[in-house]
Amino acid sequence: MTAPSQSLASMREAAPLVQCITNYVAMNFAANTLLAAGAAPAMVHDVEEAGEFAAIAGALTINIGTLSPRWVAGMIEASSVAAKTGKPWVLDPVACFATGLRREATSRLMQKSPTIVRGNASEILAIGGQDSSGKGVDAGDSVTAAEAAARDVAQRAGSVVAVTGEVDFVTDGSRAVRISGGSPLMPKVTASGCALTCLVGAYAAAVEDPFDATVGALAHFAAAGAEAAKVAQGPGSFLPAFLDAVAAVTPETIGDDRVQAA
Ligand SMILES: Nc1ncnc2c1ncn2[C@@H]1O[C@H](COP(=O)(O)OP(=O)(O)O)[C@@H](O)[C@H]1O
Ligand SMILES: Cc1ncsc1CCOP(=O)(O)O
Ligand SMILES: [Mg+2]
Repeated sequence: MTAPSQSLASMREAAPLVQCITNYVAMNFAANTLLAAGAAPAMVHDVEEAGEFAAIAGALTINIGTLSPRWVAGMIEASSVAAKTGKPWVLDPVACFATGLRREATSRLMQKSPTIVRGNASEILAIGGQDSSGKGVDAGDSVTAAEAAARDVAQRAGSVVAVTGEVDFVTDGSRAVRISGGSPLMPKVTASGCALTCLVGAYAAAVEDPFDATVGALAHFAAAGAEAAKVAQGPGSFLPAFLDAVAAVTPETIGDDRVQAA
């Protein structure tokens, strides 16, 4: 497998353009995260232009956090173009179990064969058809409880599936790893998962194997979160420290050994 250190070097070298269809809460933080990491974000979601833009972006990310029917149309258009043109695309199924609109959008988007699905444990359990204890956008289940669902979704959809939490889990249905690091302050800052999904897009644009790309992005977040926690006093000071740390991570400090076979 390509080590995170090598994937980080490839991502920085490519400085990929990433089309992010993300939510109102996440837009600013996610764009700043990509800039800090060395990628080029563009938040382009409307149905009138989302498909056209997908044809020029290096990768596409779709997040259903603040949904409306018009946004869903943009998501379907963009993911169709990505699938047709062979561009990697990443789905973040925020609170996909919570309402009919979210369940329907997630089911339609899963039919467009996302290259990668990145969610918290409750979201991945729900996509796997199991009961989950999610509290809106926040996970109520452990990563361990969602590992079997992740393997099942990966096999059925042909996607790489990443379940994040205290220790992350990534599988493509045959390979699987766990990634440690980060900080308990990360879920206390809104949209850290959404920003991570956009970073997964940046790695997927630059690293050929989507499994390795996903592991690289998660290791980058784990390294940055651990560094930021050393200087943060709480969620408020964690946020700017985290952005600085995302920029400061290098192939030497990303920590290839935080990735362990599962
Ligand atoms: N308790 C924790 N300890 C360390 N890192 C965490 C913890 N909870 C979440 N993270 C990290 O925060 C980031 C966002 O993950 P998560 O909170 O699961 O997503 P979401 O915001 O979509 O619910 C990931 O990089 C994950 O590894
Ligand atoms: C609070 C909130 N409400 C709708 S989307 C959103 C952000 C969710 O961010 P994350 O999934 O990274 O916790
Ligand atoms: Mg989320």
